[in-house]
Amino acid sequence: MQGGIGGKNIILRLEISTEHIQFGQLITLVNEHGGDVIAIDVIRTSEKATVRDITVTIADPAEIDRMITRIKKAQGVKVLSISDRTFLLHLGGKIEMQPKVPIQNRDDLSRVYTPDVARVCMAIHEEQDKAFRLTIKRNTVAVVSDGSAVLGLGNIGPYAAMPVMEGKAMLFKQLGSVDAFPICLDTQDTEEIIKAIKQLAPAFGGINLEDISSPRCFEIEQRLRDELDIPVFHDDQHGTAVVLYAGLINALKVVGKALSDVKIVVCGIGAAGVACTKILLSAGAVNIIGVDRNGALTADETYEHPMWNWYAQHTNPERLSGTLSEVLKDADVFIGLSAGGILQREDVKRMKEAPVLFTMANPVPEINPEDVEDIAGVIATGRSDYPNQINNVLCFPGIFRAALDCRAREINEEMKLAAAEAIASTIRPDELNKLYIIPGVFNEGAVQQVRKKVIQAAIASGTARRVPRDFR
Ligand SMILES: NC(=O)C1=CN([C@@H]2O[C@H](COP(=O)(O)OP(=O)(O)OC[C@H]3O[C@@H](n4cnc5c(N)ncnc54)[C@H](O)[C@@H]3O)[C@@H](O)[C@H]2O)C=CC1
Ligand SMILES: CC(=O)C(=O)O
Ligand SMILES: [Mg+2]
Repeated sequence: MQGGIGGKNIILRLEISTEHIQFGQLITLVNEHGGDVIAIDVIRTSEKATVRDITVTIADPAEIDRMITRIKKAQGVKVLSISDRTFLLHLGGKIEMQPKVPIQNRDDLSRVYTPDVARVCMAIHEEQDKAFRLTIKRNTVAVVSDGSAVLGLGNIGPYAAMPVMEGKAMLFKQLGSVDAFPICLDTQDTEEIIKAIKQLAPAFGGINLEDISSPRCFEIEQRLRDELDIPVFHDDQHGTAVVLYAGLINALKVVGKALSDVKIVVCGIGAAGVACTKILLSAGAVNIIGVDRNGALTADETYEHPMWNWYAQHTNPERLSGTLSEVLKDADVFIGLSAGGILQREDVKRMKEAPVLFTMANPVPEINPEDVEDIAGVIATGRSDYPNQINNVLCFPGIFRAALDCRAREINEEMKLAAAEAIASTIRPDELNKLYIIPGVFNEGAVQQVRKKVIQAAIASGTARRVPRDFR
């Protein structure tokens, strides 16, 4: 994957010789490639040439390179720079640190810093729990990645992972008022990652693990959960699982089926596939069959991957074997967390009537929704350009808001189920339909509802160390 021009909006800085070409000719050229000029800024002008920034929006990104090639060849035009709006938005990073109070005089200085700060330090030294009251720990989460499984891009390393982690930090703040720090570690060694996160933990009230590949993600998360007293949550596992379950609650209502009765095929038994299966089992699903590259996982086989042995023993009650296509026969639900384009229309036709298809591979879903919309009961994808987007951003701001507010020791199963039910319940029965099973990302009610239900679950399950004022 190249870091070149990939967006739909680009800004071209052009030096245009007034003698050789008219501006209208350039606009025509842009239009010929399906582009529209949406802004023109004059940067400088002289008798012979004008330098302008031309913002172009283009429907088919594949046309961008062809258009630029023609502009470069046009007589009297020099392309000085090409940028896209996405890259411009990333210049210098997307977040910054802001003090809460200004330091205006010596008195302020001595209170925020030495000598007075020493009294605060000693108060925490005497009672460590005071770190939650007297430092940023109370409202701060570390978003930690090793860059090993970034979105669907694979192992692109810690530097390239940073834009995603910065984006997550923005979403934490905007949607959940949680201060989040992006941290990308320059190691992919399990023990080193665990050690580094434990060493960072004093500053944070929670750890959001992000884009760490399976199977290492399972051990890293479990060890940190055991060894730290703050919530540790692998978002790609549990955030995805919470939102998937929320979507499935509503999808099954649309098709009039019960979770305990349906046959569910999960394709892609990695980080997300395992976590989605676990939440569905906790919620009462009985007949789940996992499929990976070599077909269905069954207790009749032994696997190298310890998680797959666990998986095979806790799913597939009829011990089905065979390919995805074979085990899909008479299935009610398909959950894809694998790779783009691997599901065929013929496979969907073998499923029961009104099949529910959650084709969540990013950026290309397991099947193109247009190919099966006439035969599917409900379709959801991971993308924002189709209805029913299943994305963990619907979960992590609210679930961490809740965990911080009640100072939860962990984010447990009860809290995850409560989050899923809260997300599902933000869609009223009269709103629910096959194209609207899950709230949109900017639905403010969803975050508040998640916070409320997750705090209740944390208190009821005994993991809350504080009852927030609005719950007293
Ligand atoms: N919509 C969302 O919010 C999310 C979507 N995803 C998507 O789910 C997919 C998996 O993500 P992770 O679980 O993090 O990755 P992972 O690498 O841990 O797991 C992927 C699994 O899919 C299997 N797989 C690959 N090709 C397959 C095929 N042709 N047939 C059957 N199995 C196949 C792999 O062997 C692996 O076990 C990615 O495309 C990712 O973008 C992941 C997390 C959240
Ligand atoms: C959504 C997300 O966290 C991912 O694709 O990795
Ligand atoms: Mg992720």
